[in-house]
Formats: sequence, C-alpha cells, structure tokens
Amino acid sequence: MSTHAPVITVDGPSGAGKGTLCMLLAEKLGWNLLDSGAIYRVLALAALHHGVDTESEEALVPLAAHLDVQFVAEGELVRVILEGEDVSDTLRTEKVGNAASKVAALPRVREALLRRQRAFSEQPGLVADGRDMGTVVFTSAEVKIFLDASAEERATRRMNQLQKKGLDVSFSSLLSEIQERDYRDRNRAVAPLRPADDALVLDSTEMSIEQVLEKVLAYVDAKLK
Ligand SMILES: Nc1ncnc2c1ncn2[C@@H]1O[C@H](COP(=O)(O)OP(=O)(O)OP(=O)(O)O)[C@@H](O)[C@H]1O
Ligand SMILES: Nc1ccn([C@@H]2O[C@H](COP(=O)(O)O)[C@@H](O)[C@H]2O)c(=O)n1
Repeated sequence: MSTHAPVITVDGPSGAGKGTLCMLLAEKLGWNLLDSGAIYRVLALAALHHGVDTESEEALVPLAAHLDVQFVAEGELVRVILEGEDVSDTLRTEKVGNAASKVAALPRVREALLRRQRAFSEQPGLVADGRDMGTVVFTSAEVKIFLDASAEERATRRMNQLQKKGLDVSFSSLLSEIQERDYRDRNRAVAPLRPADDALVLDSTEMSIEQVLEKVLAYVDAKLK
C-alpha cells in the first residue's frame, strides 16, 4: 500500500529564485525534486524540433502525451534527455522559456501534463517548483510558498547568471522578456500564476539566497511539526 508523501510547493514568477530554493530544500530534507517548468520547456523544445506550431493546442496535445523525456540526476545537476539527446543547456534559454509560456497557456496541454507531474510525489517527500504547484497540481500540499521579487531584481539576477556563463546580454531586453512572460503567465485563462490562498508569500527582492532558505526552513519546520 502506498502512503501519502508530504509535499512542499514553491510557485512564483521567472527568476524569483524558485529553482535555487527548491534544490537547496530538497538537498537539506533528502526529498525528491520536481522542476515542472522543465517539463513545459521540454514540450516547447520538442515542438520547435518537430516544426509544431507552439500555439496549436490540437498538435501539441499528442506531443505532450507521448513526450520522450528523462531526467537524469548527475551529482547536484539534473540532465534532461529529450528523444535521446541531452538538451539541458538549450532548455534554459529565454527563447525556450518564452515558447514554454505559450504552450503552457493552452488548457488541454496542461491537462495532458498533470499526471506526469503528480507522479513525482513519492516518499520521503517532494519539493515542487512551478507556477501552479500549490493552486492546481498539489492542492493538498503540507507547505506552500509563493516566492516573488521585483521584475528589475529578477532581470538583474538573470543577467548576472548569463554573464557568469560568458554570455553578453542586454538588461533592457531581459527585463522586457521577463515582463512579457509574467504578463502571459499571470493572465492566462487556466492555472494563472497567483499565490494559493494558504501560501506564505515571500518577497525576496532584498534578500540573499541564504536568508530566503533560512526563513523557508523555519516555516517548513513549524508547518511539518
Ligand atoms: N535571493 C537571491 N538573491 C540573489 N540572487 C538570487 C537569489 N535567488 C536566486 N538568485 C539567482 O537568480 C538566478 C535565477 O534563480 P532561479 O533560476 O532559481 O530562478 P527561478 O525562479 O527558478 O527562475 P525560472 O522560473 O525562470 O526557472 C540564479 O542565478 C540564482 O543564483
Ligand atoms: N508549473 C508550471 C511551470 C512552468 N510553467 C510555464 O513554463 C514556463 C517556463 O518555466 P520556468 O520555471 O522553467 O521558467 C513559465 O514561464 C510558465 O509559462 C507553467 O505554466 N506552469
């Protein structure tokens, strides 16, 4: 008989630090990790590879249902293998992020990916990163966090991240890409980005990664007691 595994959900806009926080939480607790954005990104990339229109629900649903993807843990990293090809780096580009937010706006596409996401909930527990983890996918999660930061701070973080990889990027184009994605994610008809009613809302604009982790760990401790 399978027993219920506890879930911590972390939702919020792009660049708020969800991925960083979730990785640290999962490591600290020894729990499983779901990067649900990676699933939407993989679908968008598969559509781009196969010449499928990223706004055609009709064409995307079968692709979503038969997505040939594997998440392979490699030390601290998770390599993403799409149809036998390692796409981990391509997946993180803003182009793919933007295409992901288009496919993610389609209700039947989201429905087709639900079971795949829920399957990550296994013992001893799950830390789930996304936009609708607390509002749709894991509504009974024991702990829900909504991690936010100003768009300017998120664009700065993304710019620093890309510069560390040796990429030359413009702050203004990053900011407008982030704002465009925010708008689409917050205003779509299905599963729009918003805090769950029972989520702790944390604005990390003026907080370091360590401060965010400390605050969240204290909250998790209190909730799981
Ligand atoms: N509190 C923080 N202060 C400064 N930098 C941070 C903070 N949190 C995260 N970062 C940095 O910001 C960048 C983006 O963080 P991260 O990838 O975790 O965001 P995200 O919310 O998962 O974004 P996305 O939804 O687009 O995947 C990373 O380089 C990370 O190291
Ligand atoms: N639960 C989720 C997760 C992601 N999305 C969409 O995918 C885009 C990419 O997500 P990242 O977290 O990897 O940046 C994002 O902009 C969302 O449109 C989603 O809808 N639901």
